[in-house]
Amino acid sequence: LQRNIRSARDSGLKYVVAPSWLPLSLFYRTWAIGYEPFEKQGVDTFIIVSPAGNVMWTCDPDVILQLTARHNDFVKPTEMLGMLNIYGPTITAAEGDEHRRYRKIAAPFLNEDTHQTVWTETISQAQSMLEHWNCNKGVGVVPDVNVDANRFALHVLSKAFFNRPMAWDDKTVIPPGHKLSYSKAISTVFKNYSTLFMIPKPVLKISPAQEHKLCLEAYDEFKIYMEEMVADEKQHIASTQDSSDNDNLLQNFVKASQSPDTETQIPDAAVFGNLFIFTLAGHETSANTLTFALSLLACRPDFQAALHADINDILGARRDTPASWTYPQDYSRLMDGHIGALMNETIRLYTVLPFIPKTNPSVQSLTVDGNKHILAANTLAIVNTSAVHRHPKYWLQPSSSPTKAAEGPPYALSSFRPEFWLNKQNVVPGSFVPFAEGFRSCLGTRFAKVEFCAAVATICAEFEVQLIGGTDTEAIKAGARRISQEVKFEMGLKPSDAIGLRFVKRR
Ligand code: HEM
Repeated sequence: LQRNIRSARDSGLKYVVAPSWLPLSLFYRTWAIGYEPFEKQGVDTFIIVSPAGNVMWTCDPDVILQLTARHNDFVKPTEMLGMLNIYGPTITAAEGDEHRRYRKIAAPFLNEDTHQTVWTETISQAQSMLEHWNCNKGVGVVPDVNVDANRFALHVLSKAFFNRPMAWDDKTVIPPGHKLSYSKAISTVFKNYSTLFMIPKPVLKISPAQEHKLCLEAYDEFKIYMEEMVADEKQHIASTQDSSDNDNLLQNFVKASQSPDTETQIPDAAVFGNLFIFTLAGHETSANTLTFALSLLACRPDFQAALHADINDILGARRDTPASWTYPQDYSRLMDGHIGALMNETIRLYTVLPFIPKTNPSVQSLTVDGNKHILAANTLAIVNTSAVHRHPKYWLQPSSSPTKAAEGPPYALSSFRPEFWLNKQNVVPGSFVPFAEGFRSCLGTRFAKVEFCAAVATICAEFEVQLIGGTDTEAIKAGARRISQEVKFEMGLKPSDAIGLRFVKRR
């Protein structure tokens, strides 16, 4: 502890000693407390010292840009992320050459052809989801929107990544050699990934709990399905002998596993590991963002009415025929309007990743408020996205709306200002980093935006989103309270309880 205190003091940055200073050490509270800890300290960058090591927290846009731009100086703390490698090595838990190799393999897949596929598949899946909600009868009541948003996002990914469509009325027969259908295996794995990360397989094997048995069975089954997909893809590549196409993510990783160049070749395990992690990275993030966005819309009928009018203007007579909307013609126009404003404001307030950890293997200098500071090697340097996204210097503070008292901190609804994004105001670089920045930024940014845009347009072109309790002030106060209080962090930010919504046919 004394040594760590000394190195914190030598940095010249403000420091506090844990455990006397706990709030930020409780990672699951990061979102709820937002900027508060920095306000208390009176600085935007400071160190928490503990006997186990020092943690530098920052919500200073300038420092954030230094941490994200200097990717050789500030790297991922890979030893903390190894638990993600349940099927094999992953891009998320890799660094250096290994990480560069995975990124180079995946990047060509995230091209405009893929975004076109995402657009079409999203519209079709959103329509099926509305049918699943019985919306064709005029009103669909959905007790837990997040469950279905997760299913929806998984379906879109399965098509885009593996060219394997998934249906809402899954009637697939279990194929020979399997104990579960593909959709049951994949959905069970992604519903229970926390269990798979935390509990060692041998323990799951002997556990008497039924859910652990199913979890392990799904884990094994999804691996077999991936092995079959990889084997099919190898055959496909051998038969077409076309090395130029980047049809899907699966194909890119399989091709890399067959590369004759040992410098670029990856092991089969890295194919499985990466297919898994891409599905994880791209599925809950999108599902939770969509859930929060729909909930915010239900709580702000005035903004929703403006969004409906915008969709009417942009799509005109084509509003009722989503199949006629096209990615080149409609995506940018919709995203430049209320749908883009809704997405930006949702991911500003609901930071899917409330903190982004980095570390410096060697001593580094950082410029903070114009002064140079020396950071001891192996400091955990954490970007606090929830704090910088609500920093009073860069963002409007919660309005004194009629729902504020009912909401309680962090006042998500009173802070919701989507209009900001419509006015094309300048955003200070580094103050809005929902997809991170730099070399380790989100590879699926455009993918996520296309999916969000097509999903919200499909739902809102035809339906009004309401809270199950209705649209009166008391119902909205109750809804507003839930979206401020019933939010948890578990690998990502998500609702901690079911959010019920209803979808009423627009007049
Ligand atoms: C609203 C949706 C999404 C948000 C807010 C989001 C946010 C992020 C953030 C903040 C990171 C950096 C994490 C870190 O450095 O610790 C990240 C990384 C990543 N994201 Fe996303 N993401 C979203 C959707 C997606 C989608 C749809 C995909 C896949 C198509 C995807 C694939 C990835 C991958 C592969 C990485 C790791 C990149 C690397 O380490 O080089 N994400 N994402």
